[in-house]
Amino acid sequence: MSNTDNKQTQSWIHIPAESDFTIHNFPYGVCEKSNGLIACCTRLGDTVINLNQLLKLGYLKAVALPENVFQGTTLNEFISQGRHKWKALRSRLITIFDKNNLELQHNIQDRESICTPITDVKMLIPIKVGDYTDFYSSKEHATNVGKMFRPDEPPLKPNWTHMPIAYHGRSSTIVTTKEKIRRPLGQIVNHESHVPELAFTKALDIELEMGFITSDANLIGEPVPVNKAHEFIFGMVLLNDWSARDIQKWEYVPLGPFLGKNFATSISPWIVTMDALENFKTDLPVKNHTPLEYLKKHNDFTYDINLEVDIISSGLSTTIIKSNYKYLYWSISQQLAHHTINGCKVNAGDLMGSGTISGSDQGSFGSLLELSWAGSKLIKLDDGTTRTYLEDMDIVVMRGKCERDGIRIGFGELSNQIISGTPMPDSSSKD
Ligand SMILES: O=C(O)/C=C/C(=O)CC(=O)CC(=O)O
Ligand SMILES: [Ca+2]
Ligand SMILES: [Mg+2]
Repeated sequence: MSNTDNKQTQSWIHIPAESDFTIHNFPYGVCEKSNGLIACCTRLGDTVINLNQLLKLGYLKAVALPENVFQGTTLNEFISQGRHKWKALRSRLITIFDKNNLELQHNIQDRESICTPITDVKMLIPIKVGDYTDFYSSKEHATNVGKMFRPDEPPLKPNWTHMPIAYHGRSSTIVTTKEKIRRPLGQIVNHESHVPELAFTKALDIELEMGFITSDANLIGEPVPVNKAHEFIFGMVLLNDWSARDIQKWEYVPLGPFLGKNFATSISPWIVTMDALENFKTDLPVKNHTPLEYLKKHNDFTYDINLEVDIISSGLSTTIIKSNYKYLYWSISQQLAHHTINGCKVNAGDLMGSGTISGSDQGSFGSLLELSWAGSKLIKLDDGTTRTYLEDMDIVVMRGKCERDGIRIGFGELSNQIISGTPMPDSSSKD
């Protein structure tokens, strides 16, 4: 057995060889069982572990959590407990599920009430998102979009290298894996008449992103210092910021994205903690110039997370993007410090999107807008068809994985299918 195998199989729970959910991971989620019961949970291999049940049966005494912390249908209450408790629970989970630990391993009755196969549950959205902000932190993406949307101007605006730019998104339309994405209606400028009309988007796009989830970080009026920001970040998810490019292009001037983006945003159901990601820290790209003092973090870092996007069409899957989280210019600490520098309050369960993650080569561009260069190039799929933008029935699958020194963790899948739009509203209806 190789060193790698050893590191991946330290639990008494069976972990399949290629699983994202190794003993180094312990992500958090919320699942629904076939009997309708909803539970906060973690996962090892293909086994879902009910955290409320673990707590109730006395396995988490050493963590000293409030008894109702996992009784709700979201993880917000646990996230509010703060970093100290997150670390304590993680280390307790690693102990309970270690192959040399017999406490739960030998208690068949408790095991049955705590462990459920992943195939017997449906994953739900793991947090109640209070506020959702989406950054714009890939220099390559911002440059590409600038070239296409504003061809007569310098592609990167002068503010971009001085601060992490963002827009405020909409939390009401955040969905998770397996939920369908309906093609939105909106105002779109007709190519021939050059006047706007109400139509279904013909330029339905994805944005490959990751998101981080915060705890209660500050009070109104109190900035979070860049060197402390990391303490308030609970974990990360895969994020797809669905975008209707024809609606966006017409509406975004001068206030930024609105209805072209707030019809749906997907996040993966498992939140991978910052503690699990600790093994995969890496350097940030070199900055164009030194940022202002409030954005200067001592020994700042990012994470090496390999990302992939597939389109499944007629049952055949084609990988269209291979990218990496480490390409982003601004770190999560800089994003949170900038977000709060004016005293803006951040709460437990807030979601911060990274912005579309594009690298420098074509295969790493994080949107179809870039891959098809605004619809001028065809993207070939393995079923023999081509795309510029998404078609109804297409399934988009995002994955994220980290691997280093024989340690591996991953985010699982974020998979959503496109369905046709609802019929147009009937303007002749009187009531
Ligand atoms: O450059 C623009 O006008 C807009 C770019 C975006 O699509 C905004 C956005 O969602 C930010 C991002 O994902 O990087
Ligand atoms: Ca976005
Ligand atoms: Mg969105």
